[in-house]
Amino acid sequence: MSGRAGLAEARRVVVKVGSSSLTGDDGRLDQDALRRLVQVLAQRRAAGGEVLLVTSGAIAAGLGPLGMAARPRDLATAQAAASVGQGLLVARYTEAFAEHGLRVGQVLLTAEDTIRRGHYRNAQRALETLLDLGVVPVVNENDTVATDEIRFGDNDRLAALVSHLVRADAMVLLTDVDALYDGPPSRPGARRIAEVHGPGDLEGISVTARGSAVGTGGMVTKLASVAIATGSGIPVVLTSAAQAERALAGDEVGTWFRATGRRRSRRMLWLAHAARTEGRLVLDDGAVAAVVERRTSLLPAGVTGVEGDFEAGDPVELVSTTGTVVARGLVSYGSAELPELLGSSTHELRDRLGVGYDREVVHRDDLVLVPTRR
Ligand SMILES: Nc1ncnc2c1ncn2[C@@H]1O[C@H](COP(=O)(O)OP(=O)(O)O)[C@@H](O)[C@H]1O
Ligand SMILES: N[C@@H](CCC(=O)OP(=O)(O)O)C(=O)O
Repeated sequence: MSGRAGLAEARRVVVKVGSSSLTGDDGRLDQDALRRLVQVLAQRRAAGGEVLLVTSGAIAAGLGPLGMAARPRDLATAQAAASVGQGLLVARYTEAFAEHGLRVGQVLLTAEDTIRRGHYRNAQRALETLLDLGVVPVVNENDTVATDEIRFGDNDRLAALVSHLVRADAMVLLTDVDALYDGPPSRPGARRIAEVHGPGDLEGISVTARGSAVGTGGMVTKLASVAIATGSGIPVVLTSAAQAERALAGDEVGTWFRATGRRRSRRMLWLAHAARTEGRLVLDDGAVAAVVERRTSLLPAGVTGVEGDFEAGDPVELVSTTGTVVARGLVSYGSAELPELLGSSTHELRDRLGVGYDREVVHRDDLVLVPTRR
């Protein structure tokens, strides 16, 4: 899709709505807000478009029935609230979509379900089948089984992974602010950013991870989500739920993020955004330059330190001596055998340890760069 006007005709759109857009001042689910959103999505369906909804709000929906005044801070109680609230949330969507003659199908996913081999095909098939049957998939993170390590906690990045999984033509992120601003919108003089052409346009923009009282991750997780989607060829509109209709029509509302990359392989996407890496390799400055600027493989000579406990094939972070993460990669050696290889050239290693020890620590095909925001 070249420009935002194309959104009006986009065949398949993933719409993500945050807790902040679905709750009232008391932090509880706002049924009218939910129905207004459903009306917009139903219109889209009536016009022939496919819609997948990624919705937060399970925790918020669980607060009332459990007599809780605010979002719980500890994971177990938040999971319990989500468990109680998810059923209610989907019941509300079922009712609201039924008013427009539409059915919904609940899909609970962890991030890993969308990218890990053996999992993602199931998720893909289930979502495609729902769409074929004319059902609106209503997706949320599977809060009760998502453990701390693999859990996103916000739905922003999950929405981007779902967009990739179903090859969406565009993603719409709906929140409680009408756009990305050049600083926190509460700051006087903060200006709306209408369009972002690539990561360079985000330099100097100040975003906070503090969300609203009910949301998680603030603008930080939204920009991470935008990076996943745009970097794999999917443009994004970020705006408020109140502007959903205009956003879907391709009007000049919110912030339009152009697609910057082409569709990536699932493996590379997993590597770039895997919720968990098993360790870290510390690179000297020469190795950072080789990997980042010349896009070469990482050789043992450029590694100065090994942290963590990992096996050959595991995802690890590549960090500079100052601790900045510059890339992620699948490592070819386990953490037990790496230390004795460090600092040596591949020739020396072959002479000393034999053929097979002259390979890269991380092959360039198994590397993804992590953009560093300066
Ligand atoms: N530069 C920025 N531009 C816009 N909003 C920002 C920015 N920095 C932080 N925010 C905050 O991000 C919040 C949205 O995040 P969050 O509460 O997690 O939403 P949701 O529940 O929709 O996922 C907004 O309320 C806003 O205050
Ligand atoms: N899965 C959780 C999402 C938590 C959350 O706050 O997400 P978001 O509002 O998108 O930042 C829920 O449904 O409550």
